[in-house]
Amino acid sequence: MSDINKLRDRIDKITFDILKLLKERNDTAKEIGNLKNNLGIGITNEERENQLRVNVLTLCKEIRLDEKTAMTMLNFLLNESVKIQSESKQTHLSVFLKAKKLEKEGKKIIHMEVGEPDFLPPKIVSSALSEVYDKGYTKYGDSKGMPDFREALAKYVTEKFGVETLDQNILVSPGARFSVFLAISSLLSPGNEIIVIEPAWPAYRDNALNSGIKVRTIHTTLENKWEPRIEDIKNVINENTRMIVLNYPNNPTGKILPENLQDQIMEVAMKNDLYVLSDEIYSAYANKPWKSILTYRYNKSVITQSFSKSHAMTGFRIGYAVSSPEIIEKMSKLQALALTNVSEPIQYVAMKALKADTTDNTKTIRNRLETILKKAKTMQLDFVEPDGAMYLFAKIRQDNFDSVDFTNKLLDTGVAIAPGEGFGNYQGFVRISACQPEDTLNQGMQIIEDRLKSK
Ligand SMILES: O=C(O)C(=O)C[C@]1(C(=O)O)C=C[C@@H](O)C=C1
Repeated sequence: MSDINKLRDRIDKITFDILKLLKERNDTAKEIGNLKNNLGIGITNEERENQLRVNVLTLCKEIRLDEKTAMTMLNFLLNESVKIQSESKQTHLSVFLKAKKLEKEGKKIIHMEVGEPDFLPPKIVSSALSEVYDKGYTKYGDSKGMPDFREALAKYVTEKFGVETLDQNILVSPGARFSVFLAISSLLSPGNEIIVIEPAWPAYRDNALNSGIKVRTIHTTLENKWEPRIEDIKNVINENTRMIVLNYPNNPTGKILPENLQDQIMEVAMKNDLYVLSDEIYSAYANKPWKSILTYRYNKSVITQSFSKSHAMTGFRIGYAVSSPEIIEKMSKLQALALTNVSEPIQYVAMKALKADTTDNTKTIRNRLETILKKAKTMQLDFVEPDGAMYLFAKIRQDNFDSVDFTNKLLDTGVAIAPGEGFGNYQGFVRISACQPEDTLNQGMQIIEDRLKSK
């Protein structure tokens, strides 16, 4: 056999051995995942991952392997494990889907699991819907959004947030969720790292996992008022770090960061040339002074916004991103690839909805949040009062409380709430949404209390 053929045999064997080992590693991760599930332990274990990183770097020195290659490979392996271990994870969405199924079977459910306001979109939406046909909003369009709508949004953003914004800074997307997907998938590459401050809406992590991007989790605690430590953020940054996600007012905690802490985080992000993805869809529900990331005028920031919460237009699937023209260009290329353009009739309707006064929505949600807070104070719950958004994220004062088990049993008694584990390592927590009329919320809270007492 010639030398090249011998070497080719060898390289094939090495490839097969690596794949066999990968299978064995993934199977082991699955077993660990099952145990974690039984023990009520969270999926990602940053300490274990850090220890592994240190050991891998030592090995790199010993065997003289390039450290960057090794770290990219390690991130890939860790992502595989996290994906495998997340397969059966329960989130607010899985509870919502189960609740919908029960409703179809004729059961009555109080929805306190999703952030879906029960009130109607602004009245103007109804007339706008009836106009689209005659006005001819029936064709393909620009993947960045309709020119008129982008202009209207630029004006709206300029007025609302006090930061001059042009149409070239706007990308219209089907919901803020799609803008989050576009930002993560078009700006980052496999092997890059993204910082997510938990508890967090699961989509940031899941989008990163889907694109082969490693999530570095900053765990925050109730005891520390859900404030990330700046040192923790600095410590996870390395040459692979590309983006940090911010979401204030926060889902699920309702937290708004103190201004100086937000300033410090932005300073670290800018110094390290990171993209800042700031999901600001709860800005209409800020009950304390709040500062948009737009005000930093940082050209690597992407702000996502939506009509779902502010205008009660969840089912319309319409939102937008605000960023530099270069980033908008990149995101729109992926959007064009995925869906050509956002439905023009819906864009037209949302453009009209921009004129509506939504202050009543803000007041309604604030009152509802207060209703559940009032009741929560009399129950076995620990929490920091939310500064905004539409949720209460509370710890149940019971040893070894399993939020998944509890939320499943609660659903059987007709109340849907979200388990804490959907938002990170928060098995002892639940998220209760304040989107129903006050009577319904009180009824739901009473059932939760009864259920907790009967445990
Ligand atoms: O040690 C664990 O808890 C594992 O699940 C294994 C593993 C890994 O793949 O090495 C997976 C995910 C954790 O974040 C840390 C490590």
